[in-house]
Amino acid sequence: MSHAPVLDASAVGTPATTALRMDDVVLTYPDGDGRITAVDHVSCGIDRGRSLAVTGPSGSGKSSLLAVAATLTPPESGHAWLATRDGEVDLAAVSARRAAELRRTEIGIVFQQSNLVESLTAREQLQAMAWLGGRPSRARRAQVRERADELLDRVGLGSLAGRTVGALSGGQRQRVAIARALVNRPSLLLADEPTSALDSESGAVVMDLLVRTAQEFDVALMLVTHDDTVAARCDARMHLVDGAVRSG
Ligand SMILES: Nc1ncnc2c1ncn2[C@@H]1O[C@H](COP(=O)(O)OP(=O)(O)OP(=O)(O)O)[C@@H](O)[C@H]1O
Repeated sequence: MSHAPVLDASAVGTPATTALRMDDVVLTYPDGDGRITAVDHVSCGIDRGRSLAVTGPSGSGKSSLLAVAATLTPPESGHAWLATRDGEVDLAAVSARRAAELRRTEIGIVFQQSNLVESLTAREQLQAMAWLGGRPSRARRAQVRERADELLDRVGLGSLAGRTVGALSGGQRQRVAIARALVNRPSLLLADEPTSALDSESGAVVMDLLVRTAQEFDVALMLVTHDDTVAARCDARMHLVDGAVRSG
């Protein structure tokens, strides 16, 4: 089976284009009287427009690493640098409030389940995400609607923008979730097993879309997956075992 190259920390991109850079990240959780190491001295980087697959067996630390990148959990030691509109930010040192702001403005996240609001239309899901920072002006609302329709068009759902989520298939929902993740023009797109709830055909469509979208929108993609075929579609691959990087 062909594999994308295992990521070599020395192969990280230049500072000008690197969206996310992790240096020696460690994350542990309480475990009885001791602690369990979920992420064990991991270093990696992803350039804008490129994709990194994070693979490994169950419990190897993939979701924990993604949680650090998503600003949901600060690393216990090490650093995770995110390139933002205001320069590089160390995710190990941001406040909870700044982390929430980064998740809204700089990071798009696609989960296993699409986590959409059933009663909203596809377009409204995107508009709601764009309005999270406060109700925008009338001119801004028009721009948001245009951006929402453009994105839905790009993910192949242009004709379904006005349909409620309850009437969309699983694959269509994940495509809405990808469009929603991009609406605020993030530099980093994170996806945790985004095709695990889909049949193989819909999953392949969603995967192609994710990798292609990262290139077209110049967004760095970190993708957690169990699936070797999915990982092989990414530009690089990092395999975790017991929280540490191992050759694939
Ligand atoms: N909130 C938590 N509290 C304590 N231990 C946790 C917590 N979350 C994860 N762990 C442990 O950390 C380790 C890494 O878990 P993680 O969910 O990151 O692995 P994973 O590779 O994403 O697994 P899977 O493929 O099954 O989703 C596991 O041993 C897990 O049991």
